[in-house]
Amino acid sequence: MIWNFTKMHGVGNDFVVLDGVRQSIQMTPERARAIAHRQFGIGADQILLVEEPTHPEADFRYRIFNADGSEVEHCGNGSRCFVRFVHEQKLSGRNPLKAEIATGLIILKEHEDHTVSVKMGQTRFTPDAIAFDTTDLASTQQGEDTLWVLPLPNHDQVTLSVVGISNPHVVQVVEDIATAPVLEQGPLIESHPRFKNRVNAGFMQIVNTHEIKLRVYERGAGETLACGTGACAAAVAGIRRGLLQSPVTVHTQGGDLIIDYDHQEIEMTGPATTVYSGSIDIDKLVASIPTQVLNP
Ligand SMILES: N[C@H](CCC[C@H](N)C(=O)O)C(=O)O
Repeated sequence: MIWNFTKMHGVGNDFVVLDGVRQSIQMTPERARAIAHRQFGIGADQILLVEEPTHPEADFRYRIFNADGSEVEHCGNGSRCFVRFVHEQKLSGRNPLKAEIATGLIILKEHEDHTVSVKMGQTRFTPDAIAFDTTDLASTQQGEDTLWVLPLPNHDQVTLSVVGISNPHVVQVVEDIATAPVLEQGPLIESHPRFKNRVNAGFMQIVNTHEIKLRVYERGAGETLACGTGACAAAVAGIRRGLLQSPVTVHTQGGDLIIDYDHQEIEMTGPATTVYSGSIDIDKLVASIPTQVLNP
């Protein structure tokens, strides 16, 4: 079966975007892994699928699959690419657009310069919001934020803010982003048994009250050049800790995002870039990849 796709990125967080409105796209975890594979496939951090909505107020449904095949609740950088894709492919001229994600609606507006602002939907800060088992864990208060002290299997101990932006995030403050133990601690946090649905692990350096540097070890994708929901989580965690004030410029390895937070709702603004379009025979692609690679 031939699938037309468009390769896009949001500050270096890269995606394969599929039109599931005018094409019949039956996505599976195995197919998502095949498409996302950097050597055997097209290569992407996530796969974004645009579908007809099921929510009466939504213009489209927006589904997200990580490179490991897991379907997840939200993708901030992807949402900006989603709205640019919908407009470029003339699926709709509506602006702003309402997109249905796993936990509700998000509102997206594309600007003249093709940057996009996204009202990110619900944000929660309690451990149950991210399926985090904090039984017997030490905690401490900083500003209005509760920080959880999590021992790691490598005997490090990390102090984490909890932020649920539909998808689950924990954020820690580091002195120097360049030497932050992202690749050492990231996997241990992402798959820690206390996170029942795994978690995205953010590492932020405070530059000043309106700027941070951020790296994120993403659930289901590893370290990416940028993470939109991770940028929102870090900015809001810093504001709640009393370390930051809105708006916050988040410097990621792939570029900058602007996060506005009024203690009610988060609005993220940043670019969305179309790289190329192509087509792929999905059945041939899956068949071409050794089983031990596709299903490790
Ligand atoms: N890895 C994330 C999904 C992608 C989020 C990220 N790419 C963004 O821009 O928000 C998760 O499993 O929750």
